[in-house]
This record gives sequence, structure tokens and C-alpha cells, in this order.
Amino acid sequence: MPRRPDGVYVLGRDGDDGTERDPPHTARIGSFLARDGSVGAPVGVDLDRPHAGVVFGKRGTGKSYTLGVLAEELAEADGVAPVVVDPMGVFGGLEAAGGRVVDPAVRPASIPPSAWPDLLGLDPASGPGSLVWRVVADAVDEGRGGRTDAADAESTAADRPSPSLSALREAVDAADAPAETRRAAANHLRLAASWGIFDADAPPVASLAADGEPVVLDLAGVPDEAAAAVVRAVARGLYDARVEGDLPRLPWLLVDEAHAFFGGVGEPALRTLLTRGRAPGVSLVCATQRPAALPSVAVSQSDLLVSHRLTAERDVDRLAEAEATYLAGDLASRLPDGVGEALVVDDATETAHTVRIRERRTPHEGESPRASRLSDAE
Ligand SMILES: Nc1ncnc2c1ncn2[C@@H]1O[C@H](COP(=O)(O)OP(=O)(O)OP(=O)(O)O)[C@@H](O)[C@H]1O
Repeated sequence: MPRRPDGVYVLGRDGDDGTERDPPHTARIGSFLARDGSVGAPVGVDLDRPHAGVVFGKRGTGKSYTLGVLAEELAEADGVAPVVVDPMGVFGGLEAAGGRVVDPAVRPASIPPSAWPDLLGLDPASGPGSLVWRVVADAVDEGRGGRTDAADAESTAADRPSPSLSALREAVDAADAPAETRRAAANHLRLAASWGIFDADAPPVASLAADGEPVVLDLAGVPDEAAAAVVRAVARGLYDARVEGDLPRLPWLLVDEAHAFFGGVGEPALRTLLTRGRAPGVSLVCATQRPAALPSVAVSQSDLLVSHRLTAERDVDRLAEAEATYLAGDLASRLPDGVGEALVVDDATETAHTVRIRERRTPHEGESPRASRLSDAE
């Protein structure tokens, strides 16, 4: 495994060029942990190239904390930009690392017309569902001056001019459809407006990653469908921006509670990042306490797997999918028990190691109160 001159082993990097890059592109996430509990050499994760990763672990074992450590390291590295999807509102401490917490705002046009019925909970084959689909497609078309090549129609193009939700509602009202169909479609659009995430004038998604400081998308209290729409728009927007050359940095999308975003409107964009994201330079790291709820592709496409303790059999089974010929023995038996300890499986070096994740430099919110710390304060 590549070892830097300062003694840090680097996971996710296959060749060892023997030199430290300047500026560094290594996330120092912790140290090797020996079976007897002693802590060994420092461990880093490569940030020079894009990666796909998963962080597993049952509740309270340190997944969000580990994601926060990665975000801190990304904040300090050059040429990269961490964007954190924060469904529980626990990453606000990254402000201490120069980050900013933002209320997500997405342009309606960043959700493809075909996904709108699903987003609104409408059957695409129903009258209201197909009306919404058609109205969004027409409005988006008008926005791009009537260009209609098929690839473009399916892309989300987060940065193209977007209709507002009220313009979409007006278009529904004026549509040639039965009054009941129009009413149902308008009601669903009104509900979407109440989520407070849609804004025709929202800044382009690429602006989230423009300066490289961590951006935390605060989704606490945002309804599930709306959160899924945000993930769809952001994941696809970062991808499109890299493909189109509009983003000079390599974005890292860190998704906490990632199981919530598979199986809904957000999934196609996450799959795009998993299967095609690395080519244009977009990294995705999905953290979840329910590995079984992620599709197999999340594990098969990940070159880095970090697993804290898991107990449910179906979740442990998901680990088996990461078992490669280079690993002797089953991974499940190698999962460490302690909070903040993890098994790290690295495709690049074809190794698995037990690691103690380092302590956070910025506050980790959602931390449960600790009696020892309270008595310290007295
Ligand atoms: N590497 C670590 N070093 C020190 N303490 C840690 C570490 N990882 C986790 N902890 C402690 O464990 C607590 C739980 O971690 P965390 O909030 O990340 O759990 P989680 O697995 O994300 O749980 P949940 O599923 O509830 O989000 C943290 O608040 C922190 O006190």
C-alpha cells in the first residue's frame, strides 16, 4: 500500500509514486487498530482522484461522525469541494471548518418532467399525473427555446431557465383537460410549493461547490419527497456541471442516511454518480445504518467501503457482496465492536484493515449528552 514519507498509509491509491503531493490530497481519517486494541500507523484516504464509497454501521456506531471527519479533511484539501446532504441536521459544526449551512433551493426544471408525477405522488398514467408531466415538459421546452433533442429532455440541466411552480400551476389551469384533472394536478403542485424547496431563481447547483468550502444542505424537517428532489437536483447538477466543464473543482457528495434516497426520485441521479460519476470527477459517499436498503450497485461500484459495527443479518449480508477474492475469510467476522472503529475495504490496494477513526476537529452535533463531559464543565 502506498505509504507517504510522513508515514501515512493511503487507501484508495494504487500506485506509490513515493512523493507527497503538494498541496496534500490525502484525508487523514484515523489510524490502524491492531487486534489487541493498540493504535498503529496513521491511515489516509486518497482525495486526488474521484471515488465512490459507502459508510455502514448500526445506529450510534459513528457513521455520521466518520462522514464529518471526511468532510473536515476535504475542507482542507485543494481542488475538491465537499457537499453534505444532512437529513438529521447534525453537520452544522462544519461551519467551524469554514463551511456554510444552506437551506436547499432547487429549480423546478432540475427535476425531469418524467419524474414529476412520482415526485408529487401521482400515477404517471393517471390524468393528473400525465397532465403534470406534459405541463412541465412544455414549460421546460419553452425555457430552452423549443430545443427538443431526446438526451436533453431527460437530463436535468439544473442551470437552464426554469418555470416557477406558480407558472406551472397557471399552465395546469389553462390546459385542455377535464376540470377535475386540472384541480387534482394543481393541488399537488400547491403541496410541492409548501415544501419550500423550489425556486425558479435558485443559484446554479455548481455554485455549491465553487469555492471548495464545505456546504451542508440542511434537510432536517424537510418532507421525504422534497429531500429526494433536492438530492436528485444536486447529484445530477454536480454531474452535469463537471461534464459541461462548468465546475473547476472535483465535488464530493456526502450523503448521510442514504437509504432514504434510494427507491425514490433521488435514486436515478445517485446511480448515475455511482456508475458514471468518476469519469467527470464526481465522488459519492453514502452513509447508512441500513446497508440492505441500498441497491447492490452501491456496494459493487464503491471502491472504498467503511463499515462500523452491524448486527442485523440482512445488513451483514450486504458486506458479503464486497468480499473479493483478495480477502481471506469473511468480512463480517472482522467487524470491530467499538464506537469509531471500522473495517475499511480498499479496492485500490486490495486490502481490508481495521481502523480507529480520529476525533472530530469541529463539533459533531446530535452527540448524545455525556455525563463525563457535564461533570467536566462544573
Ligand atoms: N471516531 C470517533 N471518535 C470519538 N467518538 C466517536 C467517534 N465516532 C463516533 N463517536 C461518538 O459516537 C457518537 C455516535 O456517533 P454518530 O452520531 O456518528 O452515530 P451514527 O452511527 O451516525 O448514528 P445514527 O445512525 O444515530 O446517526 C458520537 O456522537 C460520538 O460521541
